[in-house]
Amino acid sequence: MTAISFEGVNQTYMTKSGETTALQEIWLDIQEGELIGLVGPSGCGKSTLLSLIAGLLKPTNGTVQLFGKKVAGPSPDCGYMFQQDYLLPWRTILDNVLIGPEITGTVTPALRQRALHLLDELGLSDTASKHPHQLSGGMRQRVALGRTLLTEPRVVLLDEPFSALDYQIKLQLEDLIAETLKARNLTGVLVTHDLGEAVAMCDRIVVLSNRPGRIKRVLEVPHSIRELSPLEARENAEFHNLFRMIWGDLQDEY
Ligand SMILES: Nc1ncnc2c1ncn2[C@@H]1O[C@H](COP(=O)(O)OP(=O)(O)OP(=O)(O)O)[C@@H](O)[C@H]1O
Repeated sequence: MTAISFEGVNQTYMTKSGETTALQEIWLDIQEGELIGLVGPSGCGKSTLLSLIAGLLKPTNGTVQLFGKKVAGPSPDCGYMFQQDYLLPWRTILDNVLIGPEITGTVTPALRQRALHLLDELGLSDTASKHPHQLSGGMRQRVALGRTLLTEPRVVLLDEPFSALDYQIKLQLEDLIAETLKARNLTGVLVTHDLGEAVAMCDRIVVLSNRPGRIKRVLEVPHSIRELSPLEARENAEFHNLFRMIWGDLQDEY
């Protein structure tokens, strides 16, 4: 099933100082259960694409569909993870995971149970009553993942969620997130400046041109890479070929 589709999408921002066309003629179908990497030069519209999927922006032209329905605003089908974890320092880890349903007024005992189960699954079972400052950056991002998954989105939008982490932690978290999305058959869209991360984690990679962002190339990541852990993938010859191909595409854009 097609999870996300872009049909002839253009996005132009109107500001006091003039117009900026961020995206032009985007046509793209993303299948349910796929993890897609979006790479491209700074300012080419990667975050804009995520905002269009999340319904935070309405396209200037064209349509964005989520599971066959036109996106008309924010939807519970979409979860977001950012570079910053946005955990609230005065709340416990469990209460941070429960923040979404608490805002909408629906924290049930079953949801609390599910939050505890998620913390367990993410290797955080002994952190429920702790506070964010007591956790490392990687642990905090795992809490953010738990908070995102609690509301059972079908699509998870990942806006550079690893860029503030140490290299080793980053690789572990890449693995955990890719595995977690696959195990639940969730659709993921990852924005990253780290080409290695995109190749190691994703099923397909969309390379965008310089602004206004157009799709320059869509690359399929071979199964042989996807079956490896992010660390093993980085030692694989096909990984390096793909990396070089994307690198070459992007060099033309700078
Ligand atoms: N709300 C806005 N109003 C006006 N212009 C905007 C707005 N949001 C983004 N832009 C412009 O649109 C273009 C695309 O921005 P976007 O943040 O989507 O790019 P990006 O590829 O995610 O960039 P980066 O890799 O640097 O994070 C940029 O030129 C940016 O300045």
